[in-house]
Parts: sequence; C-alpha cells; structure tokens
Amino acid sequence: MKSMRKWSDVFRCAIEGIIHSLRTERNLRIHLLAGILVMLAALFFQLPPRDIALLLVMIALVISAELLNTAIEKAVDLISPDWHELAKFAKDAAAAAVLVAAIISVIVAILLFYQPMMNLFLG
Ligand SMILES: Nc1ncnc2c1ncn2[C@@H]1O[C@H](COP(=O)(O)OP(=O)(O)OP(=O)(O)O)[C@@H](O)[C@H]1O
Repeated sequence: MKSMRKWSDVFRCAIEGIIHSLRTERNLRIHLLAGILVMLAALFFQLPPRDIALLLVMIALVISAELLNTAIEKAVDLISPDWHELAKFAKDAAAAAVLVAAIISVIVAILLFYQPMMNLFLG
C-alpha cells in the first residue's frame, strides 16, 4: 500500500534519484559545482550567517529546479518520444524554470559578494 511506505524507502528513492541525475545530467553537475564554489567563497569572505542562509536557499532552488526539469524531460520522453507541440511546451517551460532560478541566483550572489570583493581588491 502506498500510504504504508516507510520513510527509509522514501529516502532511498530520493537518494537514487539524486545519484542517477548526477550521473546522467551534465547541467546538474555544473550547478552543484557552482553551488560548492559559491559556498567556499562565502566562507572565504566570511559573509554573515543571514547571507549564507540566503545563498543556501538559492542553491537549493536552482538544484531543485534542475532535478524537476530532469524529471519532466524524462516523463515527456516516455509519454511523447515523437515531436509534439505540448511536449515542446512542457520541456521549454521546465527549462525556463531553471533559467529563472539561475538568473536570480546570480543577481543575489552579485549583491552579496560585491562589497566584500571591493573591500578585498580595493582595500
Ligand atoms: N518530444 C518533443 N516534442 C517537441 N519538442 C521537443 C521534444 N523533445 C525535445 N523538444 C525540444 O527540444 C528541446 C531540448 O530538449 P531535450 O530533451 O534535448 O532537453 P535538453 O534541453 O537538451 O536537456 P538535457 O541536455 O538536459 O537533456 C526542448 O526544450 C524542446 O523545445
């Protein structure tokens, strides 16, 4: 029964989803690497906890959007392997979600790192 699924099964499926997506999706690996680099930079510049929390939220948003994009792509490929206007719409909208999250993340990062970087390079 679906409602009787154990928490351990839910976690196992989620971990499998992350591992499989990381193995097959290059963009997800790039976003994860970018997120790790941003976190290292935040620690280097000793950003306040509130800024680090905001960066973590943005990283989670981008990676979640990328995972959902992957899920939608796979589901569409399964349902509609041939060209279809609705398949195109679904995939384009999913890709747009990643793009929006990525653009906003870059803006947030610029706003948070601008001052610390100026202080470091201009003294
Ligand atoms: N079945 C389809 N019907 C119509 N258009 C499609 C279909 N499959 C893909 N497309 C179009 O091709 C684009 C790229 O689709 P694709 O599945 O190759 O994903 P992708 O953006 O290359 O992602 P990834 O590189 O992660 O696989 C889609 O955004 C959509 O516009």
